[in-house]
Amino acid sequence: MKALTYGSTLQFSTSVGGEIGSFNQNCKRQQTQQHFINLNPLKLERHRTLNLVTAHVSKDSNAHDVESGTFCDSLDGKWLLKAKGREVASCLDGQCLFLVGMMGSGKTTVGEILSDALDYTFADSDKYVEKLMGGTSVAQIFKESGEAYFREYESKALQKLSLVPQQVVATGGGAVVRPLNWRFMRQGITVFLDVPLDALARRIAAVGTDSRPLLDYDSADCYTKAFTALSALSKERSEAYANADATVSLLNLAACVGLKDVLDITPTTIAMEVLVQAQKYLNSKRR
Ligand SMILES: Nc1ncnc2c1ncn2[C@@H]1O[C@H](COP(=O)(O)OP(=O)(O)O)[C@@H](O)[C@H]1O
Ligand SMILES: O=C(O)C1=C[C@@H](OP(=O)(O)O)[C@@H](O)[C@H](O)C1
Repeated sequence: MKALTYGSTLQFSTSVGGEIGSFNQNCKRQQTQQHFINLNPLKLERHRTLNLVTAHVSKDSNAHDVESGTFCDSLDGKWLLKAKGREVASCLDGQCLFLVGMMGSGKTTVGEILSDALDYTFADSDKYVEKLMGGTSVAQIFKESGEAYFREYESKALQKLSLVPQQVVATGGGAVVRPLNWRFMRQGITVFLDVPLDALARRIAAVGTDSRPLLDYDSADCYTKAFTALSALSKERSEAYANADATVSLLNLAACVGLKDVLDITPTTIAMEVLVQAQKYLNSKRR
């Protein structure tokens, strides 16, 4: 049997029903290559005791799943995310959580999971713009009216969305460049999903560029074109992304869970890290 020792770095501390449990993930692989998930028995609501002492991982097949963070997608992992969500929601006190980051960084995918964990509603600012425009797609707005026109509507959307409490908002990748948008996003807290360009280009090449007009190419080599365009945009925007209250670096997270490829990190693991970083920020503000 293999076991994974969790000791520090990713700290999922949960406070449920007045009891404190902690889930500590030690990213340092043991020399012995022994893996062991060691979770304190957690007292749950309704006096149910969840004994998360060990997750049995078979020697060959499942060890990779645990290391890759698939653990977070297990039943226990989902429970921990929900518990962490409740804890962070109480610190947020109704404030919205705005996800910022480049196209394809996972704002929508991770945002939906976060809204469930926090018991918040989910809003996608691109979808809101499309609604304001009577159902015209973002790609169509760019084509017919140009980027500047889209940016006006994006600001209107963020303004409206910032007025509604308890929302996770996936912003468009370019929302950070307008100082006005920060005024709206500062009504809540902002988390930057920092994903390496190569990974973004691979994701976008996999799904195509139809819905992303700034990257829309006919070329067969979608990866190279996307990578080039994303590099230029990222240079222009890196300072603006750095304004976010908290950052989730997928490179750091991959190193932490022992993965070579950031694309192997599951959205649930990323969502957990968003909550951890958001809570760190909220705690630092309190001091
Ligand atoms: N952690 C992840 N693992 C696997 N696929 C992902 C992950 N995050 C996002 N994706 C995929 O990448 C693409 C872009 O993600 P999306 O959430 O739409 O990004 P954004 O909203 O930032 O543009 C989608 O096809 C999505 O399914
Ligand atoms: O980076 C950008 O400038 C854009 C990102 C898109 O949103 P996603 O980040 O959700 O793809 C969308 O708002 C529009 O195509 C412009």
